[in-house]
Amino acid sequence: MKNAKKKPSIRKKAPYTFVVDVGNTHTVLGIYKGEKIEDHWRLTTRKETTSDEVLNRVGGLIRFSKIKLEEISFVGLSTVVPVLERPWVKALQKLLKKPVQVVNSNNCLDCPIAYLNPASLGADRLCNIISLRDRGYTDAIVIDMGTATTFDVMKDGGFEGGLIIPGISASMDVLTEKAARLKPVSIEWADRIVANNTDDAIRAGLLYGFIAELESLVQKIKNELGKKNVPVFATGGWGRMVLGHSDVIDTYDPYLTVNGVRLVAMYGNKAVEIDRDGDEE
Ligand SMILES: Nc1ncnc2c1ncn2[C@@H]1O[C@H](COP(=O)(O)OP(=O)(O)OP(=O)(O)O)[C@@H](O)[C@H]1O
Ligand SMILES: CC(C)(CO)[C@@H](O)C(=O)NCCC(=O)O
Ligand SMILES: [K+]
Repeated sequence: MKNAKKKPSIRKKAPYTFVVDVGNTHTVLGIYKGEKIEDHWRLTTRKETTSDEVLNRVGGLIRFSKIKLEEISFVGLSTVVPVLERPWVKALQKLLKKPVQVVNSNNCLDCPIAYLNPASLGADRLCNIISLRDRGYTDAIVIDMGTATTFDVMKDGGFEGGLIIPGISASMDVLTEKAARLKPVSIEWADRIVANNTDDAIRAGLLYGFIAELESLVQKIKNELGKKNVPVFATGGWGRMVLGHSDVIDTYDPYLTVNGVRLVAMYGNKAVEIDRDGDEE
């Protein structure tokens, strides 16, 4: 009961953090108050853009939030599109007037990375593991379903390795581009595995095929780790869709990646500063 009185004042003082997760298809923006996400937006990732264009898009969105720019204390960025790092850092600096913490293998809250070349690991995958480290996990599997589907494996508190497979819509794109008689269809669950029409055959193949692959890979990962009880997390937009269709997923957390960006924004120590008068990209 003692705590119940204390909590509101702590919450009131919780700092605001602005986070950006640039994916190959979508860019997610979020504002956290302390550890709680208060607002979030999804933009289409534009691979050719300038810092002024980024500033314009983000500035327009934030105006709809009740949070004032001056209230934001920390700023974090994760990008898996290297050319977009500079325009985003520049725009965020200009807008929020704060140094920007960019997630990478040198700014990851000392998360161990077992990759042969740690710098080649995607920042989004690193964020997923950073999030779970903060929650006290040492061993876990994350399945992140976006443009690509990644299996991010955590072992002894660090990023151990994993797999990358084409994302659900990327698989559909390739199939329908290569086969003259196959046209893209909406991605939804077919009623049965043995489909009696082309559209459902594509749907069944894509989604039941994905579940079969997912379940088999999770089992093989657990075997390779030599551990039976490894918690399995799912994130990414497609995660919600597969959630009810496989019991190997223990937890779906759509904010796993952005929460990792928040942690680096708040506790990272290698802010990137770009000269404001530098060349326009
Ligand atoms: N909240 C949601 N509810 C339902 N479907 C969603 C939701 N968010 C995303 N999706 C769907 O899931 C897809 C994948 O989303 P996600 O943001 O994880 O990956 P992406 O944007 O395709 O890839 P990347 O993160 O690599 O840019 C989206 O393209 C969208 O069709
Ligand atoms: C695999 C993606 C595209 C998923 O967003 C991204 O994490 C990435 O570009 N990674 C770099 C390669 C790697 O993680 O091994
Ligand atoms: K993503």
